Amino acid sequence: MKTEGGSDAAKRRAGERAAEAVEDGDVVGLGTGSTTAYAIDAIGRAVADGLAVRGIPTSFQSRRLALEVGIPLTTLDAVEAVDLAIDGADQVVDAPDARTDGALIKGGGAAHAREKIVDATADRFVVVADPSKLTDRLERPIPLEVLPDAHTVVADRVREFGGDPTLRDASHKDGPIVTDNGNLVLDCAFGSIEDPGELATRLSSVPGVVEHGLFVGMADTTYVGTDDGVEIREY
Ligand SMILES: O=C[C@H](O)[C@H](O)[C@H](O)COP(=O)(O)O
Repeated sequence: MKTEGGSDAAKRRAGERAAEAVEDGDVVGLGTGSTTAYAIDAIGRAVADGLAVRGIPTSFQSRRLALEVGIPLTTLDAVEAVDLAIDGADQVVDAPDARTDGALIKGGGAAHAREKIVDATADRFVVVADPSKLTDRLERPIPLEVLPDAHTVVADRVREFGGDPTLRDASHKDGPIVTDNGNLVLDCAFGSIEDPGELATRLSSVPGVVEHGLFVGMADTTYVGTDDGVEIREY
């Protein structure tokens, strides 16, 4: 399940603007998805021009892209710190007066478990988005990466919480998608979410949930690519 909408030009502007924040010597978390791919491309061009960085990919796909564009790679256990993480989102709360401002739903590409580890570790977490991702309240289904043996019991718990879980199917394989970590994904509709932090805590408490796609209080900045520029949100 991927987010519909959002022009490629807007995604490109957001991704390229975020890549400009990368400094010589940085360790950079490389998120997953079509918007972050523009940032990875731009970092690759900067590396070709002499920028010294090391990237930590958050998925098979971002690793593959980073290798293609020539970004030297490392791992979390080989570095002392991650300076910056650049990552996309499926929804971003854009409500400056609300305490939920900057809360995210991620995992449309089923990469949110590794993404959350890297994004949470980074000194600075920059989100790249186009205007189609902005919302007053989070309302898309929340992806839950679950251990395969636990998918029915986790689904039962999600229903107890008022959610409607759907096992995510693969598009070019019979049966469910399998994550980079060998797990399954339940997309859990909760309607319009009033308190993402409270729901995040509940979902994290369910045995069998490896990680959920609510990223609350994590983002430092969002670059929103538009048709003619980039808007910046700081949190
Ligand atoms: O699992 C995937 C990630 O969370 C992506 O960052 C998210 O789905 C946004 O991807 P895109 O930039 O392609 O809309």
